[in-house]
Amino acid sequence: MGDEDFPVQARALNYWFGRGEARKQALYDIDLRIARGSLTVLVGPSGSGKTTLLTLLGCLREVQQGLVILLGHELHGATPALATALRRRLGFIFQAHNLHESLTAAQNVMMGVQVLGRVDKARAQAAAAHVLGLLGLSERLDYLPANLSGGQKQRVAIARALVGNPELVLADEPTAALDRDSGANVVELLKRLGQARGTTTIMVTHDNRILDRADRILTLEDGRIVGDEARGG
Ligand SMILES: Nc1ncnc2c1ncn2[C@@H]1O[C@H](COP(=O)(O)OP(=O)(O)OP(=O)(O)O)[C@@H](O)[C@H]1O
Repeated sequence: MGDEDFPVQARALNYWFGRGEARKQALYDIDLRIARGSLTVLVGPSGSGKTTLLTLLGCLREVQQGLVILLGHELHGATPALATALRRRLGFIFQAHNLHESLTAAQNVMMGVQVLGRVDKARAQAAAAHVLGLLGLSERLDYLPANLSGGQKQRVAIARALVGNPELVLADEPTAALDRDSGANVVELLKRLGQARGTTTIMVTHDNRILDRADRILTLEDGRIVGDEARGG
């Protein structure tokens, strides 16, 4: 099986914060291969390195030592142009949802495809309306973020991450602000995208609704992978 079967691979990955005496190792000898189309969950105590790992895999911080192969490309020493091109093939869902307050829900989501420069406005609009509909927000397309609840804003952020049809979705506690039904709906959507389009998801979460539906659960402790459990999903 080649790189296309494993959109994310890490080998002997180490990572440190700080320099000199303040230098502190956050990740130790991470070895990973994530299968295409799967939903992988990262769990572990606060400070165990989950977010650091997620951001390294997503090309949001520089690899210092070891290998990360993202969508077939080695990240160590990647040029800024390659890093940007790779990030455009990913969908990020982080907790600070950073919606533009002056744009409606639909316009915020359209930004998710328009930054890619691949589609015209009408198609971006249609795509945004479609994904917002899948997330139960058909009635809220023209609302400004200020008039949406926390959970609705989070779903807009999720729609923005998904609208560009990313090959890999990286998410940090994406369902924390969602009620039970919305959280379950988001997970089912990600599972469906995995099956239909081979979209791969790696997510930090402690949400049991998601753990029950995960294909794989990786447990981090003190910067090391201490558990790797395959699930039925
Ligand atoms: N910018 C930073 N500068 C210095 N140390 C950092 C920085 N970011 C994280 N760390 C340290 O690296 C380690 C891993 O942090 P990380 O945020 O990846 O853990 P986490 O498992 O995601 O935690 P949480 O569940 O609280 O988000 C921790 O010891 C943390 O204090």
